[in-house]
Amino acid sequence: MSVLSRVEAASKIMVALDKPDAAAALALADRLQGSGIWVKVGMELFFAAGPSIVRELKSRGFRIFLDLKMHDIPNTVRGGARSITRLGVDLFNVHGAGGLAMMRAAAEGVREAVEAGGAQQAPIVIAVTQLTSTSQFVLNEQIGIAGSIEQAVVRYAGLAKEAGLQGVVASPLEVAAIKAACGTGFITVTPGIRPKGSDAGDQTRITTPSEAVGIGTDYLVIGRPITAANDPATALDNILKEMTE
Ligand SMILES: O=C(O)c1cc(=O)[nH]c(=O)n1[C@@H]1O[C@H](COP(=O)(O)O)[C@@H](O)[C@H]1O
Repeated sequence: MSVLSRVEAASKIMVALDKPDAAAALALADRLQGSGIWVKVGMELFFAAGPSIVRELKSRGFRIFLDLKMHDIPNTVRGGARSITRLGVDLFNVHGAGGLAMMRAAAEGVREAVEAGGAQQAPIVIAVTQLTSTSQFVLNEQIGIAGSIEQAVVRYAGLAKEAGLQGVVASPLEVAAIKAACGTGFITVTPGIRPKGSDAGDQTRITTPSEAVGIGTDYLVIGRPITAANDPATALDNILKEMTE
């Protein structure tokens, strides 16, 4: 495997701006600006700051993953996808657990918004498989799905592909199986990234940044190891160094 350049490594990182308001998120983003990373806007920030946070981050040059994990009946998700597409994000997710019709509706919503002329670009749409906080025990004994985590993830990935979505969210530990089942071009976006020595917190299926790169994931979603650090820019820098070694 060829060694990544710093620019290539940065373009694979999506920093989760899990902050309570726009001011806190923008202060953090400003410390990371110019590095070439993506940012992820999730529920905490979007529910507090609303669509304007997307425009603020876009105007600062960031590519944006809007993580609202839509999971509803197909008609509702189609409408949600239309609205998200008009916001101008680069990538968003829906929940794979909504099934084939729901995921197809998300893809249709994107097409409808683009065809109606209300959007500059079609965002990439991906499906959440099994959350990276979910363990084998939780899958089998609480949720009640039999089989391995990997089997459950690959099943969602296959459905997402069939629905016309471009990729999935999963842990780096399942990337090889996803690529084997859905092709190398099928995008893997992987949270559950923990540099050596950092706290796993609520994540159960984790790897280090360099392990994730070695496995061949496309994007590394990283929150607290950067955002909760005393110096987020240095924390990002250390991760980039690890990824390019
Ligand atoms: O869709 C996601 O982004 C997501 C899916 C998943 O399975 N696990 C997961 O952690 N995430 C998100 O990825 C980020 C991980 O953050 P940290 O655990 O702080 O690195 C959070 O914003 C989560 O909402």
